[in-house]
Amino acid sequence: MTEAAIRIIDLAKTYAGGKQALKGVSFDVPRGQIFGLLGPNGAGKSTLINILSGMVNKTSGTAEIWGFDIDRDARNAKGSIGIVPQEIVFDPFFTPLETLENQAGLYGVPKSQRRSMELLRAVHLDDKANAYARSLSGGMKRRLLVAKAMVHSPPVLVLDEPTAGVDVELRQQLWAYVRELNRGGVTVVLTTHYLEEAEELCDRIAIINHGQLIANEPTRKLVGMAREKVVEVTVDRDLATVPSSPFFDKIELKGERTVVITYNKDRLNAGGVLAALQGEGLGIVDVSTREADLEDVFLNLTRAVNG
Ligand SMILES: Nc1ncnc2c1ncn2[C@@H]1O[C@H](COP(=O)(O)OP(=O)(O)OP(=O)(O)O)[C@@H](O)[C@H]1O
Repeated sequence: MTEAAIRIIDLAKTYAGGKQALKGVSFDVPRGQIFGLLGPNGAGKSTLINILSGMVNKTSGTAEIWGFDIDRDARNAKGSIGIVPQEIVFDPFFTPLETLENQAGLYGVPKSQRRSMELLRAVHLDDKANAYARSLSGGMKRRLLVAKAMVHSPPVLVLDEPTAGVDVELRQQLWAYVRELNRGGVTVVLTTHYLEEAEELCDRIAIINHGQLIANEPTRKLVGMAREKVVEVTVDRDLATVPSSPFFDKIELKGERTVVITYNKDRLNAGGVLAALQGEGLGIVDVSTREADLEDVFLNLTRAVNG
């Protein structure tokens, strides 16, 4: 048995139409962590999650959940994971309590070991236990989905874009519950395309882009990569050579009078950049700045990967 909660080796998926959604992805989700799987829309996150849940067949590669191979030991693999899907799906005519009881039945959880009311309390839905699911608000439905994913007490919980369309207050409640589960020993994987969300919650972040893993780092390290800022400065004369400063991470010429400077905002600010240019005798004509965002981190990483 491996020590990873999830181990993925060379996982690939090509859909029937020829779309290569995953191009050989390998990584471990360490046990006990909150692990973020990040990537822009269409990166392949849902494909990966759906392979783990058994909803999509992989083309090649292997995946293990809690040491159980998803092919050779599908039953145990499935029993080790709870998945909160992106889409809200349940029968609107069942009450939340019935929804959880049905799910527990599907997983073969004996009646004596069921804890439907406890789960409803945990997601603050105990007062709705006997209401029709269709009468719940969007946020309540999402919380019910989390409870539903936990009926068989899996050691791994996966949340696929859990906060899409969820208001701030609910998001905080959801995160509080996720943290509580994690403290209780549950390994959590969440997919999101918000870096801040992953930053707030995750111990470790993997990024996939176009079906490839481009980063897998402790959160602190990855966020450090987003400490870069970019400033574009137009100066008052043609530049024969690129001005330099030991404080710039990078400087590129863009046209004859414009330079694009990348710097780390922990070490420098825009004023410092301008002062350095002025120190070279250049007059400043125009300036624009922008924060580095996940996109820049992607760019930096893909650049690093490409050499
Ligand atoms: N059933 C399918 N048939 C064909 N192509 C698909 C199918 N499902 C997904 N794709 C394609 O595979 C690629 C990866 O999609 P996937 O849904 O895994 O990405 P994602 O990272 O989860 O994006 P999102 O955040 O939008 O859900 C996309 O180009 C998508 O169009």
